[in-house]
Amino acid sequence: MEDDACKGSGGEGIIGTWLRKHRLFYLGATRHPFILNIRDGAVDFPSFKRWLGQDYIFVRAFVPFVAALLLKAWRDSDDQSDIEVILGGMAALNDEIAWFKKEALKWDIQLSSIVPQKANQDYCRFLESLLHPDVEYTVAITAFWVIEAVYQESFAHCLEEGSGTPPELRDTCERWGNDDFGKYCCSLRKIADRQLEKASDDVRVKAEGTLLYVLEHEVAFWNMSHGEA
Ligand SMILES: Cc1ncc(CN)c(N)n1
Repeated sequence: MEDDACKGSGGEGIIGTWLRKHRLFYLGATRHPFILNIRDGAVDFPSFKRWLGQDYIFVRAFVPFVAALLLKAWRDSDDQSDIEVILGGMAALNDEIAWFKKEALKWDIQLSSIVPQKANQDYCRFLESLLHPDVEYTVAITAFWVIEAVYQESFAHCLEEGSGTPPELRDTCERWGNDDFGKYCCSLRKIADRQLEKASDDVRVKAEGTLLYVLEHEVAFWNMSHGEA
């Protein structure tokens, strides 16, 4: 991509090639109307609250995925530092859960009464399918990177100069759009690229397919905000 945030952290890599090849899909997830509306100050607050409640459920389901990824890294990675990067991601999820609880109070949302919508259930089921020990570390780390990167790129867009993000939503945008989260996403991408370089063609094809599935699920997830389940 022209404005590749991870440039300088080592070549275009396989992921860079895929991002160019699937640019429109990637933009569909990172420049979704929900995000553009936040950035333009045009978001309606019921949509935002719908997204917030559904994302809390998603993040809870994301924890076992990351736990399984840790096991895969421990089993299959030849670089010990992968574990530390993924553990950092787990710690960020712990903070995220606490943050959702705080935000729910602020927006008067009863988290215990949120019913997961179909797109959320489908996405969580997809995550669950990646827990299986037969799913390769390379495929799972590629999924992890893109799941995190979509939020990072989306919310960072709402913080760029000239954006009209409402002050009440800046905290949300900063949660995922901040520079440290950006650096963490670049570390994940580097790991995924390293794994992909040495993977068989078969595993690479699976990882590319997984990346596209994640993008589809992310778009469906944003769509829930305007009531399309
Ligand atoms: C749907 C979704 N995708 C990604 C993230 C970032 N952890 C999230 N909270 N929710």
